[in-house]
Amino acid sequence: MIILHTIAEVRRYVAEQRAGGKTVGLVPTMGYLHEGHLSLVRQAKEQCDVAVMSIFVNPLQFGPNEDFDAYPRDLERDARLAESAGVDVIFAPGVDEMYPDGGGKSLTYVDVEAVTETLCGAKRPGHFRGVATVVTKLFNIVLPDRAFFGLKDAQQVVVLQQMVRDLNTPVEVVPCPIVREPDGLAMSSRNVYLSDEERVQALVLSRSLRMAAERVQAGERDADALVAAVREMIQEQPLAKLDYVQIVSMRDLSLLSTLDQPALLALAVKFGKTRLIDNIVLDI
Ligand SMILES: Nc1ncnc2c1ncn2[C@@H]1O[C@H](COP(=O)(O)OP(=O)(O)OP(=O)(O)O)[C@@H](O)[C@H]1O
Ligand SMILES: CC(C)(CO)[C@@H](O)C(=O)[O-]
Ligand code: BAL
Repeated sequence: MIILHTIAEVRRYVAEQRAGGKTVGLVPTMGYLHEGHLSLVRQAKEQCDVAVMSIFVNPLQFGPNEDFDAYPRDLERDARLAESAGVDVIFAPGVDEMYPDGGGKSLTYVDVEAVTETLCGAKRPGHFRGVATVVTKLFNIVLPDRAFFGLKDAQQVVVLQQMVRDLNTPVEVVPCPIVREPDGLAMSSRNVYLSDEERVQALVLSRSLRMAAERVQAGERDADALVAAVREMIQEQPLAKLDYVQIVSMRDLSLLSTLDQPALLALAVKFGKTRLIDNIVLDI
C-alpha cells in the first residue's frame, strides 16, 4: 500500500491503473478508521480492481462551533488498518492541497437543495454544501468508477446520489450497511470522545430505533406517535440531549406523518460535546 499526499501523484497513479485496464473504487473518509470504514473497503475491493481511500478532515463541512480541531487524527494507525483491509493507496492531502486559496475556503460550492432541508441538513447549516463540494473535488481528482459510503450517514448517501444524478457525474454512489459494535452502538470515530457513562447511555440510540421498528412490524403507522415514543425513551437517559428525531421519506427525505411509503427513522443525540447519529429503515 502506498500513501500519497498530492493531487498530482494521485492523478498519475490512477492514470497508470486505468491504462492497465483496472477499475477504481473510492472510499472517502475523515480517518480514525474503524470496522465501519473497513467494511466499505471490502465492498470496494469486491467490486473494483483498485481501492483508493481518501483521508481528509474537511474544514468546509464543519460549523464554527463544531469539532474540526478536536476531530481524532492518526495517520500511522489508519495506514495499518487500511492496509490490512486491502486498500491499495491512501490519499491524505493537507488542507492547503485541497483548498490552495487559503484558510480552508473555496470560492466554488456544490449546493444540493431539498434533500438537505431535514435531519442533519437542518441542524448543521452549510454541512452538506461542504460535503458535496469536497466529494465533487475527490471525484474529479480520483475519477473513480464507484464510490462507497456508509448508511450510518444515510442523508449523505441520498444527497450524493442526488448530486451525481443532477450533475451527470460518471460515478456510481454505492450505499453500504451500518456496522455496529456487538452491543448495538453504531461505529463512529466520535465514539472515542464518550466517557464510560456516556458510552453506556448511548446504547439508547440503537435500542430506541429497534423499539420503533418492532412497533412498525406490529402495525403502527403513525409517524408522530413513533417519534414521540423514541424521544421519550432517549430522554430517560440523563446525559442524553436530543438534537432531532425524524421520520422521513426514503425517496426525498421529506417529513412523513404517516408511514405509507419506505421511510427512514433518523436521530441525532448529544452526550456532553459528542454528537452521535443513527438511523433505521422502517419496512412496511
Ligand atoms: N458504523 C458505520 N458503518 C458503516 N459505514 C460507516 C460507519 N461509520 C462511518 N461509516 C462511513 O464511513 C465513511 C467515512 O465516515 P467518517 O470518516 O465520517 O466516519 P465516522 O466514524 O462516521 O465519523 P463520525 O461519526 O465522527 O462522523 C462514510 O461514508 C460513513 O458513512
Ligand atoms: C464523505 C466525507 C469523507 C466527506 O468529507 C465525510 O462526510 C464522511 O466521512 O462521511
Ligand atoms: N460522517 C459525517 C462527517 C461529519 O460528521 O462531518
